[in-house]
Amino acid sequence: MAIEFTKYHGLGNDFILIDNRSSLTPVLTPEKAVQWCDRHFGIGADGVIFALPGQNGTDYTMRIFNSDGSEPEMCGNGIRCLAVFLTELEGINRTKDKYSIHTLAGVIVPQLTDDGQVRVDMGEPRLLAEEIPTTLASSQVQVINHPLEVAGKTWDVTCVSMGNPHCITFVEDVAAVNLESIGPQFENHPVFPKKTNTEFIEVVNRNYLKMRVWERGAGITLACGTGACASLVAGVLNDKCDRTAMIELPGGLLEIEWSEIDNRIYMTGPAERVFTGKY
Ligand SMILES: N[C@@H](CCC[C@H](N)C(=O)O)C(=O)O
Repeated sequence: MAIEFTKYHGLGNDFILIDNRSSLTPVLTPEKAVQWCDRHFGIGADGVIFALPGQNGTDYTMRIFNSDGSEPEMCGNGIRCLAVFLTELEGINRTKDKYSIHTLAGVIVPQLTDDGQVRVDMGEPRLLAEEIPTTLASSQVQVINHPLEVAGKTWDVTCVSMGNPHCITFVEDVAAVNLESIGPQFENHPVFPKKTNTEFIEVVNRNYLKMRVWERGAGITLACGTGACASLVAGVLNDKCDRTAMIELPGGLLEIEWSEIDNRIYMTGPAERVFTGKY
């Protein structure tokens, strides 16, 4: 049976979106998602996102499979794409431009803005070692600027969970990082029992960071929304940046704010439809 899909991207982090509003079970298995994401033998994407019915009073549920078939808790660029997808699905009967979305990381709230971007309330960052999770420190302790041996080198890392795990390290020159070789060694390091996403950050100034990412389950991507949020938090915790900053990714710019008022992270960025099809 052919399944309809729409391809979206958020700063080049690209996803296949599926209208799954009639059931809480995704219409694709993780194995099928791997085939669909294959850039040579499939449609090609960093992941597949399902728009499912809401749960516990939310408007919708988001589930996502990474391109390797694993299921992450959250996806920042993906939830912006989902918000635009839902708006297009609801069409002229649309009554909302703000959605409450049930995810494995809790309830996330994206809102379409007047200039065509999406602003997302990403919730509060989680900082305790057991919340990441990592064994780098004892469970109730934060991991800030902590040494970690990877690929024969000691990196100073800060760990932040945005519902999904992130390991952030600050470098002099982000372009010089050999992501392809170092990324998988962070991802699969035994101190991260659920593996990790890894962000390499160059500080340009207190309101502008450059980032490259190796994503758990997807490898090198052009952008990572949760990673940009986690990196801003790591920058604040290490006194390298202010609580609002632009994050430059290979695919473009995200604005991230860590609110002093409610401790929540707000991410603003674009989401673009690329094409629709049946597969
Ligand atoms: N690209 C995403 C993150 C997707 C999930 C990630 N690969 C994981 O396994 O945690 C984003 O924009 O946040």
